[in-house]
This record gives sequence, C-alpha cells and structure tokens, in this order.
Amino acid sequence: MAPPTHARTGGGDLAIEVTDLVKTYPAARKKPPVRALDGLTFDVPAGVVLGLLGPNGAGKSTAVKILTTLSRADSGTARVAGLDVVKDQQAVRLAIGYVPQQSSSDPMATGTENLVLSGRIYGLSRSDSVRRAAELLERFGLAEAADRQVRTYSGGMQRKLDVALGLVHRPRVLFLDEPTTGLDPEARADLWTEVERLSAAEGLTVLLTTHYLEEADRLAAQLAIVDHGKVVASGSPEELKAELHGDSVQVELADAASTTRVHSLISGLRGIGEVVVDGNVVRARVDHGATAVPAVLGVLEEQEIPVAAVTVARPTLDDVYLRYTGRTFRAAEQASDAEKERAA
Ligand SMILES: Nc1ncnc2c1ncn2[C@@H]1O[C@H](COP(=O)(O)OP(=O)(O)OP(=O)(O)O)[C@@H](O)[C@H]1O
Repeated sequence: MAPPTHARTGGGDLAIEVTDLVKTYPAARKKPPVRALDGLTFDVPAGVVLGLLGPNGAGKSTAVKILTTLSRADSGTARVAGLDVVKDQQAVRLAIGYVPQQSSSDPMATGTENLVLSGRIYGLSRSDSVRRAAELLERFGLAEAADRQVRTYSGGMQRKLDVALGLVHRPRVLFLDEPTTGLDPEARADLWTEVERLSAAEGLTVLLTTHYLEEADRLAAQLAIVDHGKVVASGSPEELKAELHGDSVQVELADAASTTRVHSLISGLRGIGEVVVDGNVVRARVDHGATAVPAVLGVLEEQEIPVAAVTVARPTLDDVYLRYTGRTFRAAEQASDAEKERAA
C-alpha cells in the first residue's frame, strides 16, 4: 500500500500546522498506557474547512485539545494562526474559537445572556457584547428565541448557539469537536449549511472532527483521515475517492450465516480486489461494476445462496478508509466501542 503523499499541502498561508504530535495517557487501574497520538502530522490552509475524520478513539479530541491549548503533547509541535500552542498559549486562545463536544452554554440563561457573558469574558465592552450577541443570534436564525432560556431550545438550536459562542470574539480559526453528534438529520443539515456559509463568507478556517462519513464528505474541503493517532490519508474527499479506481459492489445476503462462504466465492472471481464482510453485506472492490455483477450473481445462484440486494457504487469514503486501514469504518467503531466497554 502506497503511503499517503499529501498529508502536507505545502506552501500558501497555513492556519494550522501540526508536526509529529505524540501523546500518551498514563496507565490507570492496571490498564496499559494509551498512545492516543502517534506522530500526527497535517496542515490546514487559511480559509479552508478541514475535517479530521476517524472512528471513536482515533485521537481526534486529543488533537483538538492540544491545538486549543487545553492539553499538552509529549512531543511534536503545533502552530495555530501562526502561533505556537505552547509558547504563545494566551495569543492562541484569543485567535481561536472552540466548540467542545459538550455544550458550554448556561441552560438557565437566555441566548442573549450567554453570548453577552462570553463577549465580556473576551474583553468586549458591554455595548459591543450586546451588539455582537444580536448580530450572531440573527445570523444563526435564533433572534426570535434570543430572550428564552436555553433549556427551552431544541438540540439543533442549542448547537447553533454553541457555535455562535465560539465566534463572539471574531476568531480566525474555529474548532468544532463532533458538532452534529446527537442531532436529527434536519438539524444536522441545517448546521452544515451554517458552517459552509461561515467559511465562504468570512474566510474563517474551520477544523472539525467527525466520525460521520457523510458529514466529512459534504462539509470538508480537505480531509485528514486519522487512525490510531496518525493521519493515514489526506486530500479533498474527491481526490481521495478518485485514487480508488473501479467500483464497489455490495451484496446484501438474505442470510448472514453464509457471509464467509460468499466472501471466499467472490474473492475467487477475476477482476475482484479487496473483499470485506460487514454484517450481512459482502463488499468487493471491482475493476468494472457492469461486468462484475453478472459474475457475482452467477456464482451465488450456482451455489443456491439467496441474495436480498446487489448494488454498484462509485467508491465512498468508507472504501478510502478500508484501503488505508484494512477495515471498514463501522468495524473500527465497533472495535473501539468494545474496547471502551472492556476498559470500563
Ligand atoms: N484522559 C484520558 N485518559 C486516558 N485515556 C484517554 C483519555 N482521553 C482519551 N483517552 C484515550 O485515548 C484514545 C484517543 O481518544 P480521543 O478522545 O482523542 O479519540 P476520538 O477520536 O476523539 O474519539 P471520541 O470521538 O470517542 O472522543 C482513546 O483510546 C481514549 O480512550
């Protein structure tokens, strides 16, 4: 497998530069230490939305905590808005906005009160804070709810307020940690539109972490795919998918018990690349979808294996992830969840 060649974009005005970050959490309760970052390297050109995509436990939040000065790496360097996150900690804090996974708003205060307080904390005068609060509430479609307590907001409204809170002091770089986790599809799409608008209209650099492939595909102009604390591939979603030639054939089986047999039958056909099993679905990378499907269906019919559905698709980010890590995104998430349960 060829190593990723474009983890660095090189040249231009870089808003974030991350070089070889390593972070190990110490051993706890007879558990071994956890190497959360293992030489993480990537950069983000100014004005770009970069998605740090990886399954749970890949190290995304740890990276964001280091870049937002909330945690320190064991080694490696990171610069944000041209400033070193260790040596220029205070200046970094003023140059960035950070929207953590957990909401930081006060549920008993109104939207306006939350924003005004945040403005005051950042050193804005009272009148500037009030003006900025009104401007942000308007921009995020929250003006009508401005004087309501935040606890009465829907999940989507609360998340928009969280993003607004991160923007009060007009940062140059905005960090969004898993911004749409827990939101329904409509609220998620709504927030995507807001983030797109922000980056387009204001030239804001946005680093967002996500474990939603669809979110990464839709929102990020550049992606860094993270696995076990390292960037395994990077580029625009289109570039990453275009690197995979051919198509992806998915065979959904009526009976999950036959997946192993189907895996070996399909693997034996000509023109077939990697074959993986994902639940009752067997997925294969093929040179040509149009010629592979009749061959796949032929061999399954011959063996009298019932098929629920067959689909042919252009490569997805899941295929990209599979190519660089050897497992599907869903399998990686399940493994990470199982690991967490064991550790608990
Ligand atoms: N404070 C901590 N102490 C010990 N281990 C930690 C700590 N924080 C994170 N980890 C471990 O470090 C690894 C990376 O975690 P991190 O939260 O950075 O991943 P992530 O990609 O953001 O995933 P998630 O979306 O689940 O937060 C995981 O194995 C996690 O269990």
